[in-house]
Amino acid sequence: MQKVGVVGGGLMGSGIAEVSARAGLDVIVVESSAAAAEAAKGRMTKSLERAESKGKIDSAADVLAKVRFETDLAVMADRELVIEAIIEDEEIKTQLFRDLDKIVESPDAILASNTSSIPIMKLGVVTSRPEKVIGIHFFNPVPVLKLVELVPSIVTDPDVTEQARAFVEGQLGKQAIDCQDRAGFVVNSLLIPFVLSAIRMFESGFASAEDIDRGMVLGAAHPQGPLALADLIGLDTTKAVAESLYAEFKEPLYSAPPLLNRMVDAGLLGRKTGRGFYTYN
Ligand SMILES: CCCCCCCC(=O)CC(=O)SCCNC(=O)CCNC(=O)[C@H](O)C(C)(C)COP(=O)(O)OP(=O)(O)OC[C@H]1O[C@@H](n2cnc3c(N)ncnc32)[C@H](O)[C@@H]1OP(=O)(O)O
Ligand SMILES: NC(=O)C1=CN([C@@H]2O[C@H](COP(=O)(O)OP(=O)(O)OC[C@H]3O[C@@H](n4cnc5c(N)ncnc54)[C@H](O)[C@@H]3O)[C@@H](O)[C@H]2O)C=CC1
Repeated sequence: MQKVGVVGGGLMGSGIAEVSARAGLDVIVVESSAAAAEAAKGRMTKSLERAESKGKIDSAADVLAKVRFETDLAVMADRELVIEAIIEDEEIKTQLFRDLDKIVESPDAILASNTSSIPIMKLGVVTSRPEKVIGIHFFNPVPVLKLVELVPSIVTDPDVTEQARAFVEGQLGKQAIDCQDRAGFVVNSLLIPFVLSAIRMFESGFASAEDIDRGMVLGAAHPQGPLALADLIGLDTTKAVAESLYAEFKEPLYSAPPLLNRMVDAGLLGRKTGRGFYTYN
């Protein structure tokens, strides 16, 4: 894989583009507006400068030079692999897959999604090439976390899964696990009930946010507590993922608590808006 496209340059898309460029690949990021493209470039620049200051890369500028930031999806025409990383909304993602199917020229190209929870078959079925569609699910922060979940749908060509594995393990240096195509895959199926339980605990007044998080950091050796983690991920994304899992399994543990819904209504989305369970500068 040499020519990679990333659609959506938010928290995850900018990270996926960064690790791809750090692996020496030619990367194009497509965002929905010029301002969003500029923000994506800013996020990647900040992250690369941090990596440079820690001696993890020689030159942030050299890596950045491998990435183009665009707003017209038509630039994806020559890509060998396109990874979709737009918001977690089934309707918006399916429209994007319809568009990518028309734009990406090579019949051998892979159309991948970084979705946290939407079944891959729902994205593949709107294209004329569902055998080329696969979930390649990265973890946040992408430059730090090693895991990638590979999620072929029931009609994905096994060769596509192996090409995706070679990309994430051979080229990006990540470690893959194989998941079946069920909402939430492996990690989020386990993480969502945990984080939602922490929100319910806080909502009921049982313990403070700080004590819930300190409990899991000091008592269970988690790198951060569940409420700080929800703030890192984004409460809008947390809610959307919970809703996909609930829609698939009708399991009460996956149902979004009212406090999470109200915080999303209020625009308290966590780190990205400056306030969630905690306040950020
Ligand atoms: C809520 C449930 C719903 C889920 C729904 C959607 C989610 C998904 O689909 C899938 C997911 O991603 S699930 C979330 C997975 N992520 C986690 O669990 C993160 C857990 N937290 C951490 O690893 C550390 O607190 C963390 C790395 C964040 C920060 O670590 P520290 O507190 O130790 O802080 P630092 O000392 O500043 O950082 C440690 C090293 O990491 C580097 N770093 C941190 N943030 C970074 C970032 N954003 N980009 C690049 N590098 C970063 C930092 O430079 C440092 O590196 P070293 O100095 O070399 O160790
Ligand atoms: N936040 C997290 O921790 C993780 C999120 N994910 C998944 O990655 C995807 C993206 O999530 P985030 O990066 O957190 O969201 P985000 O909200 O930070 O970024 C989404 C980006 O997509 C852009 N966008 C929306 N529609 C677009 C379109 N039609 N064309 C081009 N760009 C468009 C937005 O402008 C925004 O910059 C979601 O599917 C999410 O479930 C996966 C792993 C972890």
